[in-house]
Amino acid sequence: MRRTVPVRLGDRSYEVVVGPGVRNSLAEVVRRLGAERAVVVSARPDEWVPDTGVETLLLPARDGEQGKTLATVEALCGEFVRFGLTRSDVVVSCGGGTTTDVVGLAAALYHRGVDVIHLPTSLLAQVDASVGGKTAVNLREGKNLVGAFWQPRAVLCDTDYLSTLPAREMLSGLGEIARCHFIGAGDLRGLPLTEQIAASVTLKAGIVEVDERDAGKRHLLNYGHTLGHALELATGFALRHGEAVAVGTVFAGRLAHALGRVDRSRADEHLAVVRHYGLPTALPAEVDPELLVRQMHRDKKAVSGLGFVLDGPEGAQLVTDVPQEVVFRVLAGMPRAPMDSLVGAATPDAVLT
Ligand SMILES: NC(=O)c1ccc[n+]([C@@H]2O[C@H](COP(=O)([O-])OP(=O)(O)OC[C@H]3O[C@@H](n4cnc5c(N)ncnc54)[C@H](O)[C@@H]3O)[C@@H](O)[C@H]2O)c1
Ligand SMILES: [Zn+2]
Repeated sequence: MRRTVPVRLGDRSYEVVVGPGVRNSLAEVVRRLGAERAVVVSARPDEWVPDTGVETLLLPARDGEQGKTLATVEALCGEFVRFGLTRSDVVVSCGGGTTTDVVGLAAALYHRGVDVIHLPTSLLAQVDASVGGKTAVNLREGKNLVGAFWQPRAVLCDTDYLSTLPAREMLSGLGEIARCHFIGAGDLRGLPLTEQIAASVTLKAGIVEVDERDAGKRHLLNYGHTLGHALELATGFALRHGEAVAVGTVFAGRLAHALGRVDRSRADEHLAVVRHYGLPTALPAEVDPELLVRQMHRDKKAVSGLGFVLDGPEGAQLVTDVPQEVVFRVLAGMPRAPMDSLVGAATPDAVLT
């Protein structure tokens, strides 16, 4: 089964192809672009890298936040020069979201922009990081502080890559899929994984098409993320991003109910969806709510007061100025569990098909 999702951005439109073995379309995509050479930056073993059909430099890479730096961008661009890569050639990334982000930024900057094709290999990169054209690297001062908008020319989400993905990384990607339930994707539970990925990408594509530069509607993608980001920081990243977003999604349902935006059953649906995916639903017992609220005040959605994307009568919306007392009350009402029992215990109902 293969699904093709268009991202419609005028002359920068492209397709995201999802399914087993789709990486083998790479040569065809490169041919259509008219590139004569390619640099493939890959964090996966060489045998996972498909043929490009043109003269190719294969550069090994490692996933991880440590390598998402301007130094890596500079090193990559140096390799591009020495290989003789021109603006009419192509760069290919093959790896997790950290690799698609850093390679995407190198492609955006090299010769003021060279075509890039992403082959995302983690579930999170397939449903989120590789689609939509945001690229970035980290500074010592914080994550994703330097970047560019640079749309890929194609994204090939080969689900065969996921066969080697560690279970926690799988869960992390499922966390991003779970939150799609509440921002317009509908109920994806029970669908084959390819369909769930394609539906999540379709949702993101639709949002990016109307708000490519993150000036409004793209906020919706941050569903569950205000608390999610705070939890990642408060646990020293012991929770993977999507796991933290999952707890943030349960919280968002409860907060929306506390603010009278949704009824009890809709709040409970948040718990049911997150639980279905085998994701954590409780706050880590070790985490201090005061610290979480402090972190959330730093979140960029907080203009004044606390900002959350919340469900409501007209669907999900950014809600600013949520009173701190309500946030504390809802946090206090959240179930709590020791960190160790939160992660790695449950098995998703939704595992690979
Ligand atoms: N640009 C965007 O719009 C956007 C959106 C969401 C996230 N991101 C970024 O994406 C990054 C997170 O992505 P991620 O979760 O993929 O992180 P990651 O790249 O660190 O990969 C997670 C882990 O999975 C491993 N891995 C990946 N694919 C594998 C495979 N097929 N087999 C075995 N192991 C594999 C990696 O080596 C790594 O250990 C963050 O840096 C985040 O900022 C960007
Ligand atoms: Zn996310």
